[in-house]
Parts: sequence; C-alpha cells; structure tokens
Amino acid sequence: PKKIVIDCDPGLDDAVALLLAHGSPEIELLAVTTVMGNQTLEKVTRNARIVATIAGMTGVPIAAGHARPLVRTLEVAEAIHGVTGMDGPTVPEPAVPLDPRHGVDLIIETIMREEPGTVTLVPTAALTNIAMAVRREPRIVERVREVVFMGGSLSGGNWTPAAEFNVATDPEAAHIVFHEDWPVTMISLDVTHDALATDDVRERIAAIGTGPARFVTEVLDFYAERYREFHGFGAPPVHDPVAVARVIDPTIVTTRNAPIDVELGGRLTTGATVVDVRRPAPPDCRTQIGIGLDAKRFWNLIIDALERIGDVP
Ligand SMILES: Nc1ccc([C@@H]2N[C@H](CO)[C@@H](O)[C@H]2O)cc1
Ligand SMILES: [Ca+2]
Repeated sequence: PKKIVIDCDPGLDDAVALLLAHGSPEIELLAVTTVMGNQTLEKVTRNARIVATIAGMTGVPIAAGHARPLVRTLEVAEAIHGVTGMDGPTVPEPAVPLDPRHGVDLIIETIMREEPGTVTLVPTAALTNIAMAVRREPRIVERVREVVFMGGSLSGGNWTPAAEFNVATDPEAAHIVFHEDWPVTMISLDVTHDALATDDVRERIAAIGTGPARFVTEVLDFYAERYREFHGFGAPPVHDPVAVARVIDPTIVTTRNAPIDVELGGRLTTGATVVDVRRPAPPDCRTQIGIGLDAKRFWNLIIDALERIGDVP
C-alpha cells in the first residue's frame, strides 16, 4: 500500500477524504495533521478527531499544526462548512486523543522515519504546515515520494474571482511548496468540479446503511444544501477525496506536466495559481496539474471504502 500523510482542515469534503483513505486497502494512512482554513484550527482539529471516532480510526496519530497563515489574516469558509466547520451531520464527542506533537513535527518525524521515497504528502487545505515543515527540515524534500495537493485553479477561483480557497488562504505557503524541488501534483478545481455528489451518488452511499455511510450522507446533504444556496445547483463538487483517489489509482485522474506559479502581489489576483500551458513543459518540470477525472470510478472507490469500513461499534 501507498504510505500517506493527510494535512487537512475538516471540513465537509476533508472528512470524506479521511474516510476514503482509511477504508482503502491501497492506502496506509501514517498520520493526520490539521491546519486552519475552513474553520479555526481548534474547530478543524476537533472535527478530525470526530471523523476518526466515527471511522474507528485508532492508531493513526492526529496532531494540530498552524493556526494562522504565514503572512496574511485568516478568513474561514464558515458559509460553506458552518460554524463548527462540519455542520450538518449529528456527530459523537471525539474519542480519539490529540497527539501532543505539533503537526509540523509529526509531518517531519513521519517522513524522516520511513524509507526515503515512500511517503506521499496529501495536503487538502492551506499549505502552511507543509511550507513550515520544509523550512524546518529541508531534507524532507528529497525524501518525500510526491506531494498530491487539492487546491489551485486553472480557470478562476472559488474564494476570489481569481483564487481557490486553499491557495488564497496562504498564498506565500503555496509559493514555497510549488517552488521546492519535489514532485507536486495539483488537483485543482478544474478536476474536482467533476466529482459531483449527485442525488444518485448520495442515494448509493445512503444505501450502504452503516454509521460511517450515514455520516457521509448527512455531510453531503448539508454540503449540497449550501451549494444550492450559494451556487444555485445542488450537486456539490467534493474536492478533497479526489487527491486521495489520485494516490489510490493514478489512472482515475489524468494529468499533464506544467510549470505552476502563485501570484503574491496582484491587486485582484493574489492567490491565483498561474499554470503555463502555452507549450510542452520543460524536461525538468516536476509539477503537474490534473486535467480530467473518471467520476464513475472515483465514486466507486468511495463506496468501496465505506463498505470495507462497515459499521463501527
Ligand atoms: N466554497 C468552498 C470553500 C472552501 C472549500 C475547501 N477548500 C478546498 C476547495 O477550494 C477544499 O479543500 C475544501 O475543503 C470548499 C468549498
Ligand atoms: Ca479542505
């Protein structure tokens, strides 16, 4: 199985990404770290522990990372994820402990402990923890197998007209991560907008009939309601699990090599990911962007993972 660390801000879709990783035999989830974004660090960290409780995910360390962006001020996505950061579902009290280490230290320790080239970093939030990990221990760059990041956009943002939320929340951190000499695959809005939680998908998940499946149904129903309110359609893109699906089965996401940069000084465009697709990428280009998703196989992965998790006492 592929060893991964998920750095997340649960977050309705982060929650689905965690369950997909936990229920997939192709994934060995070594650690979960949290970072501010969809809600405050305190709230998203509580949510990560709640998801672990629902999934019966014991033995995977969960550690909190940074509470603020490197330079700018935090604006949470409360309108979408709610005041708790995971509104909608009825949830238990978290019964999985919080690891006392800082999330950045857990990322570094995990990578430095495992065989070089075996750990994939899967950030599904602002890149603050990843950037700080790189600055604190530069040796992780050569040891990480790949960074598979949900974020960015080739065609307009969802937080500003130009910027996707995870990059807009901490553009300087994203700039750091995209300019290190490691392979980065950017799973952008252009790919995740095909990961739509349609009524049919939600019914198939509800039919699984287990506790975790009920939780995901309630998450997606709430998310759909919010998307209808804000974007006028009720089949919301479930962004974060697409990054995990890419690690599980790379053929589910088609990609192409392209240089990626981040705007830090635009009056209207700060946080925009600027991808150069004018010509074939130079041979030493280590960044690639998602350009297509096999949505049918994507949702089959999620349903399979939930069926494998089964009911949790
Ligand atoms: N409207 C909206 C804002 C933020 C997010 C979060 N940011 C990323 C998508 O932009 C995902 O990681 C998701 O958790 C999703 C929807
Ligand atoms: Ca997220």
